[in-house]
Amino acid sequence: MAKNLFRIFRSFQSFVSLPFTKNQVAHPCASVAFRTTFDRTMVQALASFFSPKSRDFSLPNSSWGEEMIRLYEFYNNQCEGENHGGEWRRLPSYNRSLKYASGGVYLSKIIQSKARLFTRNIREPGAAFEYVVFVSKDEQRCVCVFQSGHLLEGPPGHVHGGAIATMIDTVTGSHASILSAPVMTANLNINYRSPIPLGNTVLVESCLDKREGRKLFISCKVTSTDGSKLHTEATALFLSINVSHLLRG
Ligand SMILES: CCCCCCCCCCCCCC(=O)SCCNC(=O)CCNC(=O)[C@H](O)C(C)(C)COP(=O)(O)OP(=O)(O)OC[C@H]1O[C@@H](n2cnc3c(N)ncnc32)[C@H](O)[C@@H]1OP(=O)(O)O
Repeated sequence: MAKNLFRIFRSFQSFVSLPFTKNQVAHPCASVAFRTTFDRTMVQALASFFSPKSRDFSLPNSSWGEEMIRLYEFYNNQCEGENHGGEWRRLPSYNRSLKYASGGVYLSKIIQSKARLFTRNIREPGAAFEYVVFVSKDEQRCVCVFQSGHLLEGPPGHVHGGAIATMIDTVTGSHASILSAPVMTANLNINYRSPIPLGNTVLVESCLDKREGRKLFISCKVTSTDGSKLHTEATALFLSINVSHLLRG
C-alpha cells in the first residue's frame, strides 16, 4: 500500500517538476511542444493519472483581464522553449491530482470521487481563483499571477483574507512540492498590509529561505503587479511527510 502511494506521489512530483515548454497565449489549447523524448515519455506516463479531458486551469481563458494576460505572456515568453532554456517554467494545474490513480481500498480512503482541489472547483471562469504559477529554473523562486473573482469578497469590494491565505498556501505549497513532494503545511504566518481590491490581478511570489532536513522554510509576498504596493507578507513551514501520514486520519 505504502509503495503504491509512494509511486503515485513521486509521479505527481515529476509532474509538478515537468519542464513544460512555452505555450502561446493565442493558442491556449495547443498541446505543449516537447523538448526531449524523456519529456514526451513522462507526459505519456502521466496520462494514466489524468483523463484525456483533464483541463489545465493555468492556461488563459475568456475571463482573464488584460493585466492577467499581459503578465502570463511576460513570464510565458521567458519559459523554456525549443531552442533555448528560459528562466521560468509554467506549472500546469488540474482540479484533481489523484483521481485516476488506482490503488485499491487503501487509496480510496484519500481519493474520494467527488473531491476536487479547493482552488479549482468553481465552474464559472473568473468567478473565484484564476491563477498561473511559474517556477524559476533553479527552483528557488515561484511567481504566481492571480486574478481574484467576485466570489472571493471579504470586506466590501476587497478580497477575503482567507482567500489570500489560500493563494499563499497554494503557491508556497506548490513550491515546496516541487522541492520535496509530498509535503504538508505545518505553519503559515500571515501579515495583511493593505487590502486587495476585488477583481484586481496581483503577484504572489515565493522564495525558498532555508532547508533543514524535512523542513522547508518559504517566504511569500503579495504585491500589486508593478510591485509598488505590498498587500501581504507571509512565512510558511512545510514538512516532507511519509505518504502513510495521510492514512492516519
Ligand atoms: C504532493 C501533493 C502536492 C499537491 C500540490 C498541489 C498544489 C496545491 C498546493 C496546496 C498546498 C496545500 C497544503 C495544505 O494545505 S496541507 C493541509 C494543512 N496542513 C495540515 O493539515 C498539517 C497537519 N499537521 C500535520 O499533519 C503534522 O503536524 C505535520 C505533518 C505538519 C508534522 O508532523 P510530523 O509527525 O511529520 O513531524 P513532527 O511533529 O515530528 O515534527 C517534525 C519537526 O517539525 C517541527 N514542527 C512540526 N510542526 C511545526 C509547526 N507547526 N511549527 C514549527 N515547527 C513544527 C517539529 O518541532 C519538529 O522539529 P525538530 O524537533 O525535528 O527540530
